[in-house]
Amino acid sequence: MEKGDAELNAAASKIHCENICKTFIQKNTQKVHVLEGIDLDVRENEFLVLLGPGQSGKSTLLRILAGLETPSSGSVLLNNETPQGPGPDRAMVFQTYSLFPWRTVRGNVEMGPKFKGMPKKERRELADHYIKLVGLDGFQDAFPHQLSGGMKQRVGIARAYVNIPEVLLLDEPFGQLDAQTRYLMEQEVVRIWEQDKRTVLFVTNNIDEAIYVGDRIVTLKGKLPGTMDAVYPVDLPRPREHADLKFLELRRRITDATELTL
Ligand SMILES: Nc1ncnc2c1ncn2[C@@H]1O[C@H](COP(=O)(O)OP(=O)(O)OP(=O)(O)O)[C@@H](O)[C@H]1O
Repeated sequence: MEKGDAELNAAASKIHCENICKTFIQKNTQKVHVLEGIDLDVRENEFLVLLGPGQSGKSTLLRILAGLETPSSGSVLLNNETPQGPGPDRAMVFQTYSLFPWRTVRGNVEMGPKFKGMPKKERRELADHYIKLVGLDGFQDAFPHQLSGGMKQRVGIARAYVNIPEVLLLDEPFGQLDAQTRYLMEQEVVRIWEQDKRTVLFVTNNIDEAIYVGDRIVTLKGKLPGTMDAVYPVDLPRPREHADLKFLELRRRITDATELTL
């Protein structure tokens, strides 16, 4: 394994995962062993990519970090403490957008602050700030069915940001987009993060996407149970160029070391 992060330890990490294993029980009897021995440290405001093939447990790991699942064994620390279930300190963005179709863009984005009891004027200002940050100024009153896939995912990102989470968990957020829009959104997610830095965990099965967005890439091995394979620091200036020689070199190294081809 290529470490590259030996200096990291629990105390210095924003997120620290130690020996996480996860087994689901299906149909009351059948055990599905999904994750095995995951050790992971994420630095504050780092953009970390979890890269792996389908069925390597990536989403399950993200859901454990979100507090939506509990590990069967092992531990997760956030700021050196064990988080108790989901919390506003972590926000998730899903591949399937998960917007409320009967609410406008603004209505979707201001849901979180509304639940927290934030007064209307304040939450509207906050929502509009993040709608603008994600490039949707002017679309505040549009409904999800009036938006393209990329625009819907911009709403998803604004909706996550508006709760001012410390950690953003993005689960294959661009998996449903066409290649052109996906490329544009990769640029956008980096631009947004550079303007308002958070600790990001970004799940993908796409090597180019991983290299384009990540500060570091952690590869997971499938098939189940998913295990950690290697860590690749991405030492390339931003904005990155897909045709850059170093980009291509890293791409080749990851392609050679994994079963991923794209
Ligand atoms: N709640 C659950 N109950 C039972 N089994 C589950 C549950 N969640 C996940 N699994 C099992 O874990 C497997 C791996 O799921 P996961 O979505 O974490 O992998 P993944 O690497 O994100 O895959 P993909 O890229 O295909 O989405 C699933 O195929 C399923 O068998």
